[in-house]
Amino acid sequence: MKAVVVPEHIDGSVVVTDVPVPEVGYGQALVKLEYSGVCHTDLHVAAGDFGKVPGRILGHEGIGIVTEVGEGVESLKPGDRVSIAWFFQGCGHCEYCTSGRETLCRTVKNAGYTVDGAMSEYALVTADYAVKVPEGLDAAQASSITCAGVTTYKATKESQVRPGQWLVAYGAGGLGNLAVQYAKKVFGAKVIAVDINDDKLKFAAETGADVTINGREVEDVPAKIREVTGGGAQAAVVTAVSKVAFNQAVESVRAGGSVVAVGLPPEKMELSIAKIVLDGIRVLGSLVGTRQDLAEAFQFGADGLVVPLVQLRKVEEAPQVFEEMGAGKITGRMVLDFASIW
Ligand SMILES: NC(=O)c1ccc[n+]([C@@H]2O[C@H](COP(=O)([O-])OP(=O)(O)OC[C@H]3O[C@@H](n4cnc5c(N)ncnc54)[C@H](O)[C@@H]3O)[C@@H](O)[C@H]2O)c1
Ligand SMILES: CCCCCCO
Ligand SMILES: [Zn+2]
Ligand SMILES: [Zn+2]
Repeated sequence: MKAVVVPEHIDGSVVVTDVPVPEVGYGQALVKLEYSGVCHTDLHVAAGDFGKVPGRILGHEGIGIVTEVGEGVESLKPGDRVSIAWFFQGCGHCEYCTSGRETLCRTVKNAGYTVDGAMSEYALVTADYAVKVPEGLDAAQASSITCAGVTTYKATKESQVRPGQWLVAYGAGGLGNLAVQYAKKVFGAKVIAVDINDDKLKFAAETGADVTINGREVEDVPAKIREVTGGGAQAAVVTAVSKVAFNQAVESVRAGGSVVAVGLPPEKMELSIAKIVLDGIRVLGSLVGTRQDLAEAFQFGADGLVVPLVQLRKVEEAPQVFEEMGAGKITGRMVLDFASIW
């Protein structure tokens, strides 16, 4: 079967190659992929940013149809449409798995990183952890929600922004464009989108941003945000792959505000301790979403509240798509079209 794989020589590139179809084991199901989105995390994995995984099949925004279930499977049957997500499996019994924070499980399995992922014609899932796609949700759009959507939905929830308050989305890329939509259409916030690419800001304005700011054109972004919001935003969600955005976010929120870190630039944040203490700023990290978060994020898509912008690309174009994303040339989400191989 065709798959997008991290080559033996780790340099950020990927290869499309033939690999064996995996065998179903106990508690597993075999999924025939329809669509698999390209997340910037896939670029990080291919570059070895989190550790080298040569030979790994990438992808954690997979959507496909169950073709076979293994022994012990009760939650899935052939014909079900399911997702293959970063949160692939938890242990089910640790302090995190038993308190609604399963993505933090210390023995977690992650699709496209610690286990083979969804950029392949067939992939395995752990049946109890595969979230089904609801009726009425377009499969290609569900792909983008499987990571970009659930992550920004969860981060906006964690920000504790309330209807009518201001939320700044730093980064309007694959994740950021959905952060804008969840903040505006699900949480009722007023939304400022900050990016360094006008095409992405244009899309953000078309999908809910009340204000857009190009970080390359405005000298003092936090000052501009404090002016627009009358003292600072109540929340910021940072998906930008740039430490500059994280530092700006802390200076952009008002006293009592929150900054939710999502993006994964390799650098460290430079934070004013005085600002955080004297203004009581909450700075927190947020990692994807639980199975319940994903089910909720899917439903907002099925209800037509949040509409991911996806562009289908041929599987063999994967190396080019990775290069385009690395160069910041992608607006919305590129989704590899495995259904076209069927
Ligand atoms: N925490 C999580 O659970 C989680 C989940 C998914 C992705 N991520 C991470 O989030 C990041 C974004 O992923 P993506 O798929 O949206 O990537 P993307 O490349 O589609 O978007 C990144 C955006 O950041 C923008 N940007 C760069 N510098 C900026 C700056 N100084 N100010 C404002 N915007 C700036 C780029 O123009 C681009 O639009 C990646 O690091 C990815 O690994 C984290
Ligand atoms: C360690 C990387 C976390 C990324 C989540 C899915 O994109
Ligand atoms: Zn991702
Ligand atoms: Zn656990």
